[in-house]
Amino acid sequence: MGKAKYEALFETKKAKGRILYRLFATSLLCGIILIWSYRLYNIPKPGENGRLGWIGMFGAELWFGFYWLLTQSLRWNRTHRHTFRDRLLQRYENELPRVDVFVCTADPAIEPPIMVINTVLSVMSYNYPPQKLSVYLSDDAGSVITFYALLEASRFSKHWLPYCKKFNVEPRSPAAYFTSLSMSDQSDADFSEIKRLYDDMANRIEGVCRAGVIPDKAILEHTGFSKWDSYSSKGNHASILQVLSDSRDEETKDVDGVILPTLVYLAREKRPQHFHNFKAGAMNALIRVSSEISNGPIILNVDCDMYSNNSNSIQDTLCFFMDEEKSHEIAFVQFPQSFENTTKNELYGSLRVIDGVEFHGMDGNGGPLYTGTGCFHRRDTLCGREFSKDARIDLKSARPGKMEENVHELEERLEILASCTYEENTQWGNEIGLKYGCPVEDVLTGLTIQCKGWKSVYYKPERKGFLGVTATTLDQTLVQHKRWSEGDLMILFSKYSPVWYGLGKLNPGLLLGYLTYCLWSPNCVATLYYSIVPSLYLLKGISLFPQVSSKWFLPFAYVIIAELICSSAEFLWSGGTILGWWNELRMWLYKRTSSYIFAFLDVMLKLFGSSNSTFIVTPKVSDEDVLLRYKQEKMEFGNASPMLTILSTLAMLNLFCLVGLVKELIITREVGLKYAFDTMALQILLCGFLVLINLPLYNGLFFRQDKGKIPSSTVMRIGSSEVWILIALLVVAWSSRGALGIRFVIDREECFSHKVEMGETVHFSFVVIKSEGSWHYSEEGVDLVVKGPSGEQIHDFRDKISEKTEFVAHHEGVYRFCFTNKSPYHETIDFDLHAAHFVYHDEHAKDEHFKPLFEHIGKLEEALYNIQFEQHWLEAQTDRQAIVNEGMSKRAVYKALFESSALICVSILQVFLLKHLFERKLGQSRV
Ligand SMILES: O=c1ccn([C@@H]2O[C@H](COP(=O)(O)OP(=O)(O)O[C@H]3O[C@H](CO)[C@@H](O)[C@H](O)[C@H]3O)[C@@H](O)[C@H]2O)c(=O)[nH]1
Ligand SMILES: [Mn+2]
Repeated sequence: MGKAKYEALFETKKAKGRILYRLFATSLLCGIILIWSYRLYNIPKPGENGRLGWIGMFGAELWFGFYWLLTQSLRWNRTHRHTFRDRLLQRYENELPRVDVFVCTADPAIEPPIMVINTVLSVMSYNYPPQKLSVYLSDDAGSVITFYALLEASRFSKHWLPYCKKFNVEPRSPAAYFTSLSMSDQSDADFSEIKRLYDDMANRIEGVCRAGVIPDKAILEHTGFSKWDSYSSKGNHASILQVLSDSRDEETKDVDGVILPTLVYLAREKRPQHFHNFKAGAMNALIRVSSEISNGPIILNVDCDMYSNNSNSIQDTLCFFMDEEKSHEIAFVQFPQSFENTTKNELYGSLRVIDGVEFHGMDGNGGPLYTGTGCFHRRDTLCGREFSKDARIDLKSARPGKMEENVHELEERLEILASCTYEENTQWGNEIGLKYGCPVEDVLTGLTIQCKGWKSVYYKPERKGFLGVTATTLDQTLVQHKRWSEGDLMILFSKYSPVWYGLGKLNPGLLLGYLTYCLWSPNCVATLYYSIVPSLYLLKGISLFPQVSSKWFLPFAYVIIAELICSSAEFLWSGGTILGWWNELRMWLYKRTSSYIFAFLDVMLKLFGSSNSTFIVTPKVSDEDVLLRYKQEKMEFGNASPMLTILSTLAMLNLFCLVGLVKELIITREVGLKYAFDTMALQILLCGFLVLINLPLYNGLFFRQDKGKIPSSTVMRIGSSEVWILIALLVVAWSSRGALGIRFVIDREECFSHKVEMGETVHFSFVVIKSEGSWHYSEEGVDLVVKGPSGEQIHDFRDKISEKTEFVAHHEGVYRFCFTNKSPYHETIDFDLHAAHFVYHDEHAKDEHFKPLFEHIGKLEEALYNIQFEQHWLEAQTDRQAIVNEGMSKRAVYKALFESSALICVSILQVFLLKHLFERKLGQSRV
């Protein structure tokens, strides 16, 4: 064998179509550069409309372009791996290394023990010599019920493992196996027997979970339960170590007389005064304890919900670790994170593109991240070993021999390794083991391993290696992504930042790849900007994109269409559906405008020394009705949360803007339809896209009645106070184009007509801004006569420089406003008129609860219009003052300034008063 032609244990192939992709990416880059140039060369001059907005757009597009460039590092160099198991077995069948499997669990309430032991059983039954396999369960809750379940599992394994071997079962998680079968598969006697054993066990475990106590009979059968005598709570208990079966023992055999793998339960010590470092702390305790029991040179780490779906994964992995020529540089082999409970169109997004595209790209540059589960490590590299050319894996590392001590003595001795104080004054969590201080301990640990010169491997076999449980509500997904994006950004600012620590140590492409993930959360700024500002400018009628007829339109159109096609192709290519891609887009937006904002802010706060990150464990169970809605792909908004408030507010803002635009286009016909599309097509599309993608959210806000809708407290929060005032104020203030009033020059006489409905309140005002020839200044005013539809006189003002008043129209019809100028000069007059009757119809809301809300919003809108009217009048006055004061004393200028600030104060005060008024009223009307 040795002298014969060397046959590699694995091969690495470059992905197909790379040249084509690179050409495409280059063309996209040209488009992006053109967009940047367009922005740069067309910045509005100071004083021109939309200058600030434009500069912001430029900033956002610079960011998006830069970020897009980073993501190219994940696509440029994709590779795929393939293993040759038969060669491995041929050469090494009798020299296979020991493998230790670490399973982590943290909370029996949201990670049910029955799920945990299914994972444990699946990894115990790998297609691998059992005397070389050890399984360790770390229980961060120290739950006696989880221990009980594990005990049951160790008994069941005596039947399950031979059954798996005999029938070559796949997958080897019993629960998953049973549900994967159809009725016709379930006939033979062996099957009925194993199924009965499993069901009995499951019933016992579920019974104990429900009751919350262990039956006396079980306690009598196993001395291990006595270790819970001193247990006081999840966060306060001594180390509990139990070796349930030890493959060194001749007695631990299955029903066919074959040795069973080693099975160990560990609950490390927890004390309130000692920080436990979440999963990283648990893993490090396992590394130490296992080193004294089995000391396998290979460690597989899985989360408790990730069962093994492929019994050959260990053999596959060993192909990477045992190849004679290429293995010496490989530190870990990462499998993709796939999920068992996904629905067809993945409402809450997926890791599809990361798994199907990006990690292959990382692999081409030196290897993927360590993502915490489904990952095989070399024990020595996980413990901090530096890279050296001859660092081949030591397959013959000695297994700690069976000492003279009995199992109780062994447990007692090793429990010290899992105590709170063991790590004090050591390099654990720093130079040794998984790194502490980061919510994504996995990514950080993988990064530092790669910085030491090691490579990693991404292996995505045909049959998935592991299947886990993904979040089933919007809230859970957002919380999880907050943790991930926060952790990734923390890495960027940490001592181990890919930028300053990784520079020179990592392959540049890999460094950029890490940056892509580290910079997830800062994306929130540009995305927020893009989902607010263009919509607001749309209402204001200011275009922020090139006209359709302009040549600059082309790069925009190209980049948008090409990106959409590319992202959908990648998604479909990775096995998704078109609707799934649309859902992914929505989640892309939601993550960036909620999880990432909070993550970003938290990291910023942390940089300045406050705030602490926690690890919120993702629940793996849900109520029946939640599960049903999940399967129907109905968005589950769940509990009220600040993230949900932000998402709803943004959705409402865009709806407001779109409705405002439609109103203007169709009802008031102020701007022509064609003109609007010519000048603002992209802005309209963007706003329309945002509304379209938010449809499930509007549905949850207004129409849905089930428990998964947006909770009424969030609706109220959005409806009642700050947020609405903010939206309304923004929208009204923005949509005003100062065009409410008219400025005209009057020679002798000038009349205006306005059609008014009965009962409407007509506000009007005028200011004589200036007389012809600025050197001339007269105190002479103008006359204004207001007449009703039948000629009756309503107001008669004589010699006024300015006036502001209102009346209620008692008749429907045309009202006339006639100005007369008696002075010999032309005068410029600012005239403002505004008639309104605010009624809020039921059509706005089907729900009775919303009626009062909309009435208040109506009143608020009216009030805001009045403020605006007032503002206009004051502005006109200020203009007049400014002109009057030209060349006169500066005092008057100050007065104008003073007036302006007074105006602002008055506006704020009004808003404040209104808000309080409504809050009280809403308080009364709330049901
Ligand atoms: O104090 C803790 C907290 C969590 N866990 C375990 O860590 C795993 C991951 O927790 P989960 O809530 O499922 O987080 P996910 O976001 O799904 O996990 C991904 O992201 C984590 C980092 O944020 C990694 O640790 C995980 O391995 C990776 O699968 C679970 O098995 C938990 O039981 C502990 O053991 N102790
Ligand atoms: Mn998980």
